[in-house]
Amino acid sequence: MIELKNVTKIYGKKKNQFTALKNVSLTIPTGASVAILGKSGSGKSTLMHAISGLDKPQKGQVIIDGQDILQLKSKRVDEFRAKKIGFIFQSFFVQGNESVVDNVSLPLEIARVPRKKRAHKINAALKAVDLYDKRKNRAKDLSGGQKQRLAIARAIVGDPQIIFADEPTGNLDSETGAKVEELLFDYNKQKGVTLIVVTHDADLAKKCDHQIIIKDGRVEKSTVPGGIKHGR
Ligand SMILES: Nc1ncnc2c1ncn2[C@@H]1O[C@H](COP(=O)(O)OP(=O)(O)OP(=O)(O)O)[C@@H](O)[C@H]1O
Repeated sequence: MIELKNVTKIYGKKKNQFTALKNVSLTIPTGASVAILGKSGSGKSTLMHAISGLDKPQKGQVIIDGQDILQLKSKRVDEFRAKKIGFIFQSFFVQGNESVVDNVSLPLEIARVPRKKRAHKINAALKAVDLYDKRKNRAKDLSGGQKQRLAIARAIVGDPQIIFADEPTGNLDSETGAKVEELLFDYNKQKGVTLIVVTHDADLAKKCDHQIIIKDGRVEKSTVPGGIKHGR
């Protein structure tokens, strides 16, 4: 389970301060698929960064499997992220000049998986997204949909417990988008991996078990039973 308790994130200093998350408390059940919705600037990315330990809120708790990750030293947070979380972020995108295999290998190197164990995991991830035939290609020579599938392979290669996907179908045509969605939901259901999707796409959001709507740095609505606990 992922639990946020009274999380407040402030950007900037003094006069330029901006509170992007205001006392946010929410719950995400293990193995659920959850859509995070909200207008541009509402705080969705800030929330994802807080949950994944990419950024440190000034206040509150981010409890994952019973551990408050805000209490961990930054090296431990990096390890935790490398082992437990897979990212499909536009900004985290592939190294174009490197091969498909090398791109998928990267998270395993960060998680210090021994070289001998990597090949098997990489091949399995590439087969899962149907990119095994392209494994020697340079990443930049793939089509848009193939790049997105490569991003999924990279996100799942380390057997994460949680997958974050930021607009995973944003730049894809509807047919390719549908395939990418299917891959993500299959993985969520088959492996019991928690899937957290940030999206503006109402249809994609509806396919998730739960929806959490963020407005002006607060949780406006959550369909997780008992999912909003109003902090004082
Ligand atoms: N490094 C920063 N310094 C100052 N303000 C920031 C910083 N990062 C984000 N913000 C502000 O925090 C608010 C929330 O930003 P965030 O990126 O979380 O929104 P979002 O909901 O993900 O938006 P979008 O859908 O456009 O990606 C915005 O008003 C933004 O301007």
